[in-house]
Amino acid sequence: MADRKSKSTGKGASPAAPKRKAKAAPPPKAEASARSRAAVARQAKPDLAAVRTQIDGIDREIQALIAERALWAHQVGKAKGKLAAAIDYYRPEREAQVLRRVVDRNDGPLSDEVLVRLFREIMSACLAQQEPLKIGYLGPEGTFSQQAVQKHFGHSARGLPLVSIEEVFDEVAAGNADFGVVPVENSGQGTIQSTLDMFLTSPLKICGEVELRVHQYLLSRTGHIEDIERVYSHGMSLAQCKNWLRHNLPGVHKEAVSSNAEAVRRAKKSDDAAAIAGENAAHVYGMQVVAGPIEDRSDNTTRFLVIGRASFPPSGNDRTSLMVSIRDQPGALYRILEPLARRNISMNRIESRPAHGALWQYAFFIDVEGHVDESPLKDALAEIDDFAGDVHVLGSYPVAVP
Ligand SMILES: O=C(O)C(=O)C[C@]1(C(=O)O)C=C[C@@H](O)C=C1
Repeated sequence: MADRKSKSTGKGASPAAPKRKAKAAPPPKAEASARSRAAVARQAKPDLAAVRTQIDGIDREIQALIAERALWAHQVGKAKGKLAAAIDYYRPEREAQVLRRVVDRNDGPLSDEVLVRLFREIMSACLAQQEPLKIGYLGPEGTFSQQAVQKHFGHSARGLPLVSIEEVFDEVAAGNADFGVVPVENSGQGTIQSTLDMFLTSPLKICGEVELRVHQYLLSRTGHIEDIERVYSHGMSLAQCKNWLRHNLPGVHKEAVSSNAEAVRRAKKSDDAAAIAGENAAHVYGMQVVAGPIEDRSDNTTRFLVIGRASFPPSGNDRTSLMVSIRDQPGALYRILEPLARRNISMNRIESRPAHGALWQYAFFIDVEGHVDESPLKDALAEIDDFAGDVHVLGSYPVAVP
């Protein structure tokens, strides 16, 4: 395996290119790659030292390419002109496109999810060359919200743990955080009403969504299930593990607290208490895993929204969240939905919440496919606007990549 450093010729790069100039690598030939994979698979008992030499060579190439990519990403920064801060360089639509291509190219053996995670980390590190993004989330450390931040923005972003969903909105609106990540719904438990209600008055935009597979673990100081007399967790997590708790800890006292991390903090104080939280919290707080995963549904997933102060262009596969307040007249909701249906625009979700300041009036939260700057959604919205009341676009954003 050749060392890429010796391959870099510097020819053909623009004057503004990085010092160690990149020669565009030829796209890997699918056939050759399939042949070499087959050759690897045929080796019944490969020689360990020889295999490690192969891996060392590949690592050298990967490292050189990552460094080269980082230099080019820095060039992108310069191409965008002199900007004030990291947030000005962040491009969620471009990141989504890069990740979708990673998924399209993937033919194993690693899963899409694993490859996307690796590429997100690379982009996160590339962006942090300017300055790390600061992301507010519902803390403390060790919550699923923190995991959602890391999944979406990578580990080079700086997490800012905050005490409530309201505070996440406030800190982003005040400019103390670049973006915020807030939970909005769980596959089994439904909507997190407090998040939706914030949009009734907040000027912030939805800039992205994150889907996080949520695995719950029972954690305690001793690690022995027979010691447990009390279980703490966030109400949502207790609900997600209801059947497991009924079968495995019947008669044990369950108590809902403000977050899973708070539950772990309490459980850490005595041997007869336990907490339900993510496995990550066991490492953060030095607890033993008693059992897990213990969620009742194996597809237990929480969807988070990324909130920010700006809107971004289309990525090619986008979703738009709308907040609509209808006039009090017959068929008003139908007249909002009809222009969407007529244009074959899929509606992913509709939810009503009591509107602020008006008794028995409701705001409808509607998620549809498409971006507000593109037809057919743009045309449908123009038509709805004409008669239905207030249509407020909460944001158009890339559909979550796994
Ligand atoms: O393409 C860009 O606009 C970049 O800034 C580069 C890059 C990347 O590493 O690919 C980095 C950060 C942006 O959020 C999007 C992509």
